[in-house]
Amino acid sequence: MLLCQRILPHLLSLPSRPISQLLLCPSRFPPRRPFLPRCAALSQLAPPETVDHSDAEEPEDHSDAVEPLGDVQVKLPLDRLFLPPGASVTPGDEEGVTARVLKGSNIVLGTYARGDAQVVHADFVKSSVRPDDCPKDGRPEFALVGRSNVGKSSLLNSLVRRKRLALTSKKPGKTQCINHFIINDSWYLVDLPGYGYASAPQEARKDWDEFTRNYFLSRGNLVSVFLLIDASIPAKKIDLDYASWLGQNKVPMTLVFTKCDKRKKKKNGGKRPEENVESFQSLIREYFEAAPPWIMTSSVTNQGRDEILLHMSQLRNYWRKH
Ligand SMILES: Nc1nc2c(ncn2[C@@H]2O[C@H](COP(=O)(O)OP(=O)(O)OP(=O)(O)O)[C@@H](O)[C@H]2O)c(=O)[nH]1
Ligand SMILES: [Mg+2]
Repeated sequence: MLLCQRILPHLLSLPSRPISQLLLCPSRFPPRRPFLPRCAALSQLAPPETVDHSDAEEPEDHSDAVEPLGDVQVKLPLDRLFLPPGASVTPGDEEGVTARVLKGSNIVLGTYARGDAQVVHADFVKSSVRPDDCPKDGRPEFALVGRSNVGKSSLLNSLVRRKRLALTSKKPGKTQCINHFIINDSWYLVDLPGYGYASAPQEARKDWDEFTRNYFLSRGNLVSVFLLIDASIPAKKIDLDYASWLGQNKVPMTLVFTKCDKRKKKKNGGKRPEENVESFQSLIREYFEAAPPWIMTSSVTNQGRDEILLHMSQLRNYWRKH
């Protein structure tokens, strides 16, 4: 499938000025919105977990976790929701659409989400330093990209319910190649090197940047890029630029907000993750014709894991049919 035929966003009206200039604008954080109960469709679609590996996660006890995020669903106006490909809103059914929004996201669950969402098998396939070296079997794939240390490899491990399938580190710059992982023998998750790692040698930085961007532009079976943004800190210019670059190049993108378990104390001046998420979106909103899909996650509490897998399932199944 050619890149230009890829599903998804009706993306972008091209920025009329660099997106990062928006950082200079005052914050437009809107008033808090009423909450809806969590989406019922989710539990119906998620089949039981069957992964059995030596590094499988222990069941986690989060009973002492602070204020769990994501047990509530923020009600968003229709024009801020992401309607998956193949879905539409029937006049008069706005309530029905809102009820199908995945928890902690703006993503509506459509008819292409199937019972194939959960990960049953996951294996490392290969590391490539050039797009040409990547697997050539044409299976659909999703790539995880974001600043160094944002939590790409951790998210991958969370999605596949393994502790060390992808290597993680406290030090940025751990992942340095295009790493393919095969899921359920039918699709790929791709872990990419991070951008914005200031301590990397200049040449290495240029190489990673170039080969990941070439990969986005040349990979016909790339269903969507998942751009990870750290929700525990305010928006960064480099992330806004990256989102803008993907949009301008018509590369389908989902924004994944990471580290949503990290709660800064208001009295210390820190913003809550949901406030950082909202600010980031208000900064990019006017540059997109349609709202890009976004979702809040944590690899510590596994917030957003099932929801991302459902989102991937509906994108993948639509991609396969078109
Ligand atoms: N609190 C919290 N920490 C996280 C989360 N995700 C990742 N981390 C931590 O952030 C650090 C970096 O995680 P990685 O998954 O290695 O990040 P990466 O984006 O793959 O980094 P590079 O490969 O260097 O680009 C590790 O110390 C993780 O434990 C999260 O959701 N919450
Ligand atoms: Mg990594």
